[in-house]
Amino acid sequence: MQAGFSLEDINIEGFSPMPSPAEIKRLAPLTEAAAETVNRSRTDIKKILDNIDDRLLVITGPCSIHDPKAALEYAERLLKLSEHVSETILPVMRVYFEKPRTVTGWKGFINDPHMDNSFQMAEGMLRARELMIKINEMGLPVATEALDPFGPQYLGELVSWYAIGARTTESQTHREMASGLSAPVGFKNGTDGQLDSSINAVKASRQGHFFLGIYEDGRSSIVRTKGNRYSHLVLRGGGGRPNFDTVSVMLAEEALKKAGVASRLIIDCSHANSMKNPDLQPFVLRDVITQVINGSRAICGVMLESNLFAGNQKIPDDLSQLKYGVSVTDACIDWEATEHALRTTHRRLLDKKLNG
Ligand SMILES: O=C[C@H](O)[C@H](O)COP(=O)(O)O
Ligand SMILES: C=C(OP(=O)(O)O)C(=O)O
Repeated sequence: MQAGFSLEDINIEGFSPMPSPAEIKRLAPLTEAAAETVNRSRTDIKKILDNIDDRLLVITGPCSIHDPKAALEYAERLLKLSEHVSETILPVMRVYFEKPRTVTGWKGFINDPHMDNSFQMAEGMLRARELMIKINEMGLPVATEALDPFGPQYLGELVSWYAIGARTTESQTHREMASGLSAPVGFKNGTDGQLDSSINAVKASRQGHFFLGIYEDGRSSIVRTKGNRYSHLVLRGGGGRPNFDTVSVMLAEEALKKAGVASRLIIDCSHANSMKNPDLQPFVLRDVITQVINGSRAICGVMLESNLFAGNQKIPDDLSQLKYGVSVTDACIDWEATEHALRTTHRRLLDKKLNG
């Protein structure tokens, strides 16, 4: 029927084609060296979650990636450090390309790689993939937040650990997506600090689901998942208070047990656990490691927001004014503070291992 008015796409400005996952993968194919890192690291992370490997999983890196050059410099430093701490720590780099915003703001490198509202997403996805390949080729595993449900079809084979963020942990779409991810996935507790939504998310994502998604060739498809046995909880604080302390961790452990998904958990030292003050992250880390040394069986990993240089900056109109190696989203600790915190953590864990 031809009506004189339209009932659809009323609020749509336009559509532009996006290369399919297969097309992007052809332009940036997985290499053997990168695949080996992902395969090895996923196995290691699963062993840590299963409590077979007693190392601490440390997910550290910038709040968001906006400059691949700075990201590679960070990766080189982390890799070098990892050689010194590998007996007690498994370092995984935060390579976050998608940012969930509280209201609005830059949504990350895939969405707008030039940070100028030109939204060159095909380029963003390709360059994101190229960067993840390079970091994996160096031998360093990567962690990222799965925000757009199409993302894993493009990048999934390069990721060793996934987060579902505090703002999406309650979303059915994200729980379904997590149930099909090929890597372990940590659900952050909600921004209100409550655990219910994230524990429900862990439960839901361990089941198989049927939902709509895209296939390799970009066609929409019905996706059937098996469930992700390695979904777990990440405590990040919220509702105006941290939740990394011993009592909060014990309560979380108890709640997981009650929900029938007893598993180990990760503590995010940033976000509401440090009340967004990056200088507090090393103190959070120190307290968390004390819990591990004192016998906490629940904690198996930590997360840090860290960059080459401390703090953060607003994205300037004149991009030539951007400061190198400084976050354009949440404020981070600098490399020196990161290295000091991780070397100290290593010494403490090693001392416990050797001397009991
Ligand atoms: O980790 C990143 C931020 O905390 C998250 O993306 C929310 O950011 P916003 O509150 O600045 O939008
Ligand atoms: C957005 C993030 O965290 P959260 O979901 O905990 O706010 C993040 O780690 O980048």
